[in-house]
Amino acid sequence: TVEFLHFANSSHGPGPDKWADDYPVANGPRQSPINIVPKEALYDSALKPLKLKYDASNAKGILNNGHSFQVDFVDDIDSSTLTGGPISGTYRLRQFHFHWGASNDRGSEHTVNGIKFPCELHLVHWNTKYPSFGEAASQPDGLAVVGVFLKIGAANPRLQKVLDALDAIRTKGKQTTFPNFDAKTLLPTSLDYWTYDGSLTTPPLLESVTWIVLKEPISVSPAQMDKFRSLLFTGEGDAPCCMVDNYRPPQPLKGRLVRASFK
Ligand SMILES: COc1ccc(C)cc1NC(=O)Nc1ccc2c(c1)[B-](O)(O)OC2
Ligand SMILES: [Zn+2]
Repeated sequence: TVEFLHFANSSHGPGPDKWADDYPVANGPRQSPINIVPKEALYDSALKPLKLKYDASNAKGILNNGHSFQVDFVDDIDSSTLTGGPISGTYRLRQFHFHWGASNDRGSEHTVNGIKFPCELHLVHWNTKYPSFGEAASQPDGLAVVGVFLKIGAANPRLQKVLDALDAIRTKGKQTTFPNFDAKTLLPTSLDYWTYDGSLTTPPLLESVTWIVLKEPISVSPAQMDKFRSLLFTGEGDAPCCMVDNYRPPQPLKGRLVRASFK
C-alpha cells in the first residue's frame, strides 16, 4: 500500500514487504501485529489482572534509534516489573516506545475490527528467568509487551512530558537523559486486555512476545501527534526524512487464539 512505498524505498532500509528476504521468520506462525476481532476473542476467567509496579527512578534516557524513539529503564534489579495477567513469573520493564502514522488515520500496529489508531505505545518487559534481555528476546516466553492505543482527543499532559524531550533527539542516534518518569502515568484507567502469542514487529521479528493489548485507549491531541512527526529517521547531516508510518501492518493469525481478560 502506498504508505509503505516510502518506508520501502527510504534511506532507513527495506520496508516490511522485504523483511522476509533477510528474516525468514517474517512468514512464521506467530508474527505480530494482528487485527483483533473482539467478537472472536475468547473470554478466559483464568486470566489474572495485570500487576504493573514501576519505579520512576528507574527511568534512564530517551533515544532516537532510527525507527522510533524509546525511553530506557534500569533493568538490573526487580524494581519496575510486570506480573500477573497471562504470564507466570516476573518480567522487568526495559523500555517503552511508540509507532505512529503520517496522518491521524493510521499509525497503530494492532488494529481492532480493522480500525487503525493514530499511535500505539509498547511497554517492553523481559522474563527474569533468563539472564538478560538479549537472551530472553530469543525465547518463546522471553518478552511481554503491553500495547496501548492512542486515540485523538484532549491533549495528554502525562504524554507531554515525553514529547517535550523530543527536540533534543531529533535525528537518528541522538539520546539524552530522561530521569524520574513513571511509565504508569501513560496507562488508561482500565487494564482490561486481549492477549496472544506473537513477535517483535521490527527485525529481527523474534517470536518471543506475549502480547497484552489494552482495550481502553489513552488520549493524544492532534498537536501532540505532530510532535511525534517532528522526529527524523535520518541522522544529522543526512537529507531529512520525517519519522512517520513506522508501523508494520497486521500479519496472518495462522490459527492463533486471542483471549480476553474481560467479558
Ligand atoms: C536490532 O534490534 C534488536 C537486536 C537484538 C535484539 C536482542 C533485539 C532487537 N530488537 C528488539 O528488541 N526490538 C523490539 C523489542 C520489543 C518490541 C519491539 C521491537 B516492537 O515489536 O516494536 O514492540 C515491542
Ligand atoms: Zn513496538
